[in-house]
Amino acid sequence: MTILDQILEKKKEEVQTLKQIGLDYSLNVNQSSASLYDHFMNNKQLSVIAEIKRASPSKGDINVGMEPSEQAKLYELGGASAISVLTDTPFFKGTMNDLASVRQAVDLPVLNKDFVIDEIQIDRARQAGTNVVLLIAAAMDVTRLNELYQYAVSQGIEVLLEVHNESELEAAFEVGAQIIGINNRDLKTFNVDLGVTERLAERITDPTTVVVSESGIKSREDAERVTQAGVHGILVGESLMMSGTVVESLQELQVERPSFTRQ
Ligand SMILES: O=P(O)(O)OC[C@@H](O)[C@@H](O)c1c[nH]c2ccccc12
Repeated sequence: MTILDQILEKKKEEVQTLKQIGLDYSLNVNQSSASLYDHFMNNKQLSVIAEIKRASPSKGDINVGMEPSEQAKLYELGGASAISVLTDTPFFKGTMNDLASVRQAVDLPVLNKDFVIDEIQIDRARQAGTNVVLLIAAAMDVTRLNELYQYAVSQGIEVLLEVHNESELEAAFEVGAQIIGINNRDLKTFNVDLGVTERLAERITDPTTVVVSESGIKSREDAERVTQAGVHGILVGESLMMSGTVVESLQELQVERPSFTRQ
């Protein structure tokens, strides 16, 4: 069993429990109305989604004790365009409370980073103040992907649709994803290769699609490399969580984009 399979197995149990508990997630919350899509499309610089990531299955503990609201304020100060919060507990040591406290601390769009396989997770995320959810093409077939995508949009939530290879990218096209994340990390092997962004970004020719390069970006050189591939933004976790100078590290990543729109 790959690590992704193990995570998804656990996620099914979590969803069962959520349904059994039967909380009402229909209440409206104070959400930021900022659109990630609009901001990324119009930003002259590379947009950075800075991630709150306490631990991961590939790295173990990264920064378990940090205070998410404090980290989020540093991210905002450093010019982050959005904040991603990992809320999976068994494998990443995050919680939905982490997301709620980030929501309270900053005005930026908040992305819920989790393994979404059911509508109830979108309802719960929305109530905690999420603006954007992650949907992972590798986690389900295209029919289910489309259902969850449409459901999120119907709830006023934007979707970052994550792909790692050509067939997953085809699925993203089929769904009509407006924001595509190219994960440089293979969730089955943990292998990281920025070449994945170069290979797949080339195939995204629609100038109205926002493209984000995810994982393994640690330096200004890395940011420049994926910017050359034509992406609008990057998603960075580990290197910011481990940095002693978060604001400066974040500023370094915001390189100029070669042209304002993707060619
Ligand atoms: O810590 P990194 O290498 O900067 O990566 C951040 C982010 O891309 C990564 O956490 C991630 C990308 N896709 C995911 C899916 C699930 C969990 C985590 C992820």
